[in-house]
Amino acid sequence: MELPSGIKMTPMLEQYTYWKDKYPDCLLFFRMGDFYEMFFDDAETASSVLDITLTSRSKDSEARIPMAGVPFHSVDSYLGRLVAAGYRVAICEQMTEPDGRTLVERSVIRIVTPGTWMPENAEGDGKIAALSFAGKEISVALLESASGSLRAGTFQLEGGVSLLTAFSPNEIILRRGQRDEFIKNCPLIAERSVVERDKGDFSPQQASAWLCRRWGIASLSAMGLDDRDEAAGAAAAALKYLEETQFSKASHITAVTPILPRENLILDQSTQTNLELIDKGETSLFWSLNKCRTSMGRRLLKEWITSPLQDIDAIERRQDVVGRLAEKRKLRSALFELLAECRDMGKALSRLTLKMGSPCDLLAIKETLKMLPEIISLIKEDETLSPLVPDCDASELSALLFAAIGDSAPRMLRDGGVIKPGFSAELDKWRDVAANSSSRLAAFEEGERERSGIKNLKAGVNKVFGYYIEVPKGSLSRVPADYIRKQTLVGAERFITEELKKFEDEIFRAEGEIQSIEAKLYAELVERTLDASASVQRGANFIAELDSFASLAAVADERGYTRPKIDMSKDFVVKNARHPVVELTLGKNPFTPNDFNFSAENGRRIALITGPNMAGKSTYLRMAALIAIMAHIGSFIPAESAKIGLVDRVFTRIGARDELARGQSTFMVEMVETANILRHATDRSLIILDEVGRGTSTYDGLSIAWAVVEFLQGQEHAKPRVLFATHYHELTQMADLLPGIVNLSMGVEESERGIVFLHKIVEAPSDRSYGIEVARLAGIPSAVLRRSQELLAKFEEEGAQKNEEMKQSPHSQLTLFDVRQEAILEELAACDPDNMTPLSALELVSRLRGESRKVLGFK
Ligand SMILES: Nc1ncnc2c1ncn2[C@@H]1O[C@H](COP(=O)(O)OP(=O)(O)OP(=O)(O)O)[C@@H](O)[C@H]1O
Repeated sequence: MELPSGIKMTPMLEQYTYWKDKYPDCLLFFRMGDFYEMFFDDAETASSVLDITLTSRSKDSEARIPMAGVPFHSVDSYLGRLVAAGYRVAICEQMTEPDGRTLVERSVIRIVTPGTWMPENAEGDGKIAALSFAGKEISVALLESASGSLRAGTFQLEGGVSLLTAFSPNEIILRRGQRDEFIKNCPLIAERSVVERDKGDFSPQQASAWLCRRWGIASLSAMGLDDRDEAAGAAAAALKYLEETQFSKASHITAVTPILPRENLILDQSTQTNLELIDKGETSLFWSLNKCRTSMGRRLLKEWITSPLQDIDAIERRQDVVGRLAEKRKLRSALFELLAECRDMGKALSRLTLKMGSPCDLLAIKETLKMLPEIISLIKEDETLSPLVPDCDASELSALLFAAIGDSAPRMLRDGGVIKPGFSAELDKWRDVAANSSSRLAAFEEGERERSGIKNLKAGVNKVFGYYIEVPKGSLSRVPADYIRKQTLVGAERFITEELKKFEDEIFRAEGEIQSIEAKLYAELVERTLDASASVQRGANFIAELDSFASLAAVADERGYTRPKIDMSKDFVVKNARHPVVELTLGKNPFTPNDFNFSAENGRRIALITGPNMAGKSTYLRMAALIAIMAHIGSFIPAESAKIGLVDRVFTRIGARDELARGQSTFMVEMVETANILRHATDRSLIILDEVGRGTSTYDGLSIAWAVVEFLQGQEHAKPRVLFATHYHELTQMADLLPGIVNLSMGVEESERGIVFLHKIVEAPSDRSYGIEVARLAGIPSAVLRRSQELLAKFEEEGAQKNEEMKQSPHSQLTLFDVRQEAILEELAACDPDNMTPLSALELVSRLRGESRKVLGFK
């Protein structure tokens, strides 16, 4: 960097600019004694983001160098705020002890970034995603440092993006040149911190070779991933980034687990936000299901919620465990007690591996390992729970840490007291020397008083001058001959003797020895812990899993949930379902349960739900989606009974809060979301549509809504289950026109004082919209209400006529024709003749010909 004019280069500034030049995109935290100092622009940035004082350093130069500093012992809270604001920070440490003569050596030892930030006691799990786009595919790697998990896979764009959004990375590693694609396809995470890496870093061949070397395997296929899969490139890019920023080997990440395209139920971006799956605050599904006692459990439960399963066996295995823990109350509460004593062992291990650990992390591992055998013995006799126990014998490490680490180990090694008394005889010896210093000094003082006869003689110690004997001016004549003058004060003189000097050397040496022995033992303990990291990691994962299971079980038991039957049918039959979140927020008022009833027997799979605002339509719709998701997590559900045919995706078109903030029109967002659903829904999808077509003029909206329902009803190979809430009463006629559609409405009771919402679903269309009654409830002046009544009568008359016309129109044929035709045109438009072999071109032409003949009805 260029120094501003007028500023003289000093050796220290030279050192500063050297490191700043190496990390120009980071704020440089330059360690100076007990502070991290920032200079120039960095100081100004830090001062405004952290609200700390901006001072200046201007000893020998007239020019002032802006400067701001933070104390090193509380650096974490400042780092957390900078990282949250999207900054990257390079930590430049002192590598040699200051001796007052030569310049202290300094070096950057790690870079703190949003995706690698893992504070000890706060939120921050170090989540990095690496991705690369290739045509209509996306390869994704998801790295969660705190749990040591690295997963990767290649997907169709939509599925990959949904997975990525669900993971919610703190930092994204992108292939250089793909930023536009990223912004276009991943709007919900587009504002996260992004780092670009060269194409070569994503090359699957090089990446696989690199990963195989580090894990000592011949091919990634040993882990289920193809060496040529672009996902291997993404996995290596993520891991390399972690190591490159932390300047250490991430040896706690021992494998890459492939994410199979059909492994998880897909929750597209808007669904994740619309349904408030894991949002902060007291309205999310996570909030309602979370009774975890550990951070590890909470982390895993969030992962389960955002990536529900697709494999019935796996779902049933989870249900078995939840069921067992739900019925065994005593065991569960004993388990909860033990879990409450566990600390975040996964994160502690990860911090130690990445050299950002502290004695507190060893303490966390020690305390958690201590609980592990008790937890295992609690469940190992139970045949349903015992298969959860992994091979994680860390008893040797546990015993070692138990013997070595004190129960109140400090955050900083240099604060001392990390190692327990009794662990090292040498350390104990020096501690004794240091500890006895005050009693020995007192004894020495007494002896000197007697020897000299000076009653008011004092022996003491001072940080700068060391040990001394202080004699008041009036007694100086009696000072023994062997006293050596050290310092003169106003009313006294200070002396030292040979004996006191020896004592002083011994004490100072003791302090030095204590520090260096503790540092050596600490380093050894860290090494031993890392040697056992595979077991520790397995133990951490086991605790996380058990905690999540116990949480789901507690919720199931306490709130009377039942075990849903998941099968390969396309049913969605739920009796007396309750909304898992609204139920909790209603307080004393009971939630009115409702049924869902789509089955092969009754042939229904599309429900049109009408009824006034506030009647409970949205709650009913969201409840269906949440129950489906819960069922696929392996959780029990708030209902009397349920039979749910496997769901591959949950689509929702509900609110548009986020997008509104980003400046898109409500109607546009509505249409984009609807288009996505129409294009991607399959036979196994569950679709929740809350008001489609509302954001435009009535007849436009009605026509779109009508056509959407027709389309969802009429597709040959995609017959999803659909819940469609609407204000368009005209749509209710569709149940008579097309099979599979049923009209439902929210019950309302009219009384003299107005309407009462019953919140009960009825199998009939709502007779009218009650909009004016709701407006009355809201306090709209009666003159306006009267006028609305008049207008309503008039509009209804005109509307009835138009409906007749609509019924007559030849709908489904035309819709299907249009859609297929469009698909053919789209495929044709997307092909790239310049890069096609003659054979594949011929194949395309022949296929498209076949398709077009089908659409046109040729034989
Ligand atoms: N089944 C139920 N039992 C008890 N209370 C309910 C039930 N369903 C909904 N409610 C209550 O009614 C309120 C309104 O419900 P909801 O938002 O679902 O209505 P809506 O018909 O979708 O309204 P709008 O069309 O204005 O969005 C909820 O906040 C909840 O407090």
